[in-house]
Amino acid sequence: MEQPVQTQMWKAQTLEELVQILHHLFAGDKVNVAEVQALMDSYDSNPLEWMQYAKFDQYRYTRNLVDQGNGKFNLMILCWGEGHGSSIHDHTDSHCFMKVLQGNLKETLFEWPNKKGIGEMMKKSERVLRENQCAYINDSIGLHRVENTSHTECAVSLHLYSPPFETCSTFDQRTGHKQKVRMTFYSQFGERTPCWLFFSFATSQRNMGVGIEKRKIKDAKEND
Ligand SMILES: N[C@@H](CS(=O)O)C(=O)O
Ligand SMILES: [Fe+2]
Repeated sequence: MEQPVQTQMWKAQTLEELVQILHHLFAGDKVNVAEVQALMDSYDSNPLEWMQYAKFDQYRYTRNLVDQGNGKFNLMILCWGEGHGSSIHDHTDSHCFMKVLQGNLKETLFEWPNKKGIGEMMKKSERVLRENQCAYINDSIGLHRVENTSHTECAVSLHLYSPPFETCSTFDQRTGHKQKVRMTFYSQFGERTPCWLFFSFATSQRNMGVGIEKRKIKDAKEND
């Protein structure tokens, strides 16, 4: 008979402690989604602990690697300037936890497009995630787009993906057309990704996080 899943309540006092407990929770083969979400929720954002990773770009949101989780997960800090947003995208069959560290982020959920990928994509719901809130999504829940709709405040979020992935699909809101994109890091462990590596990624394929994909919301609405 299957054992009921034990969910322990953790409290992470610092970002370092959060990383340590995450290593413990991801040591085995199974992921207890509720437990990880509660742990990420429990961390009270302290900018002094994460600002070394928070590197912004003028034009698009950035992805900054914090920890590689022994190959089990990637933990990263995303920096969203005013009006920055992501395209509608999937999460490559991984778990995705997303905690707001600063500011507010609007998350819009979409249905998967129909098989032929034609026609306007169906919006399922939208919500605003506020500081310290932690959300969860995976491909069976649907697709999403994340936006910092503020014109005056930037936003910062902490994302955990398990297993880690390097490519995902983005979707055109108007047609449902799907495109595979590579995801890269603007910085790793607090250091800017070397320019030559960064540009070779950015020019080789369409790119999420440090590339072409991020547009101001105004452009996204016009072009999607
Ligand atoms: N999943 C996106 C960020 S978000 O828009 O959820 C990424 O990893 O770049
Ligand atoms: Fe996402």
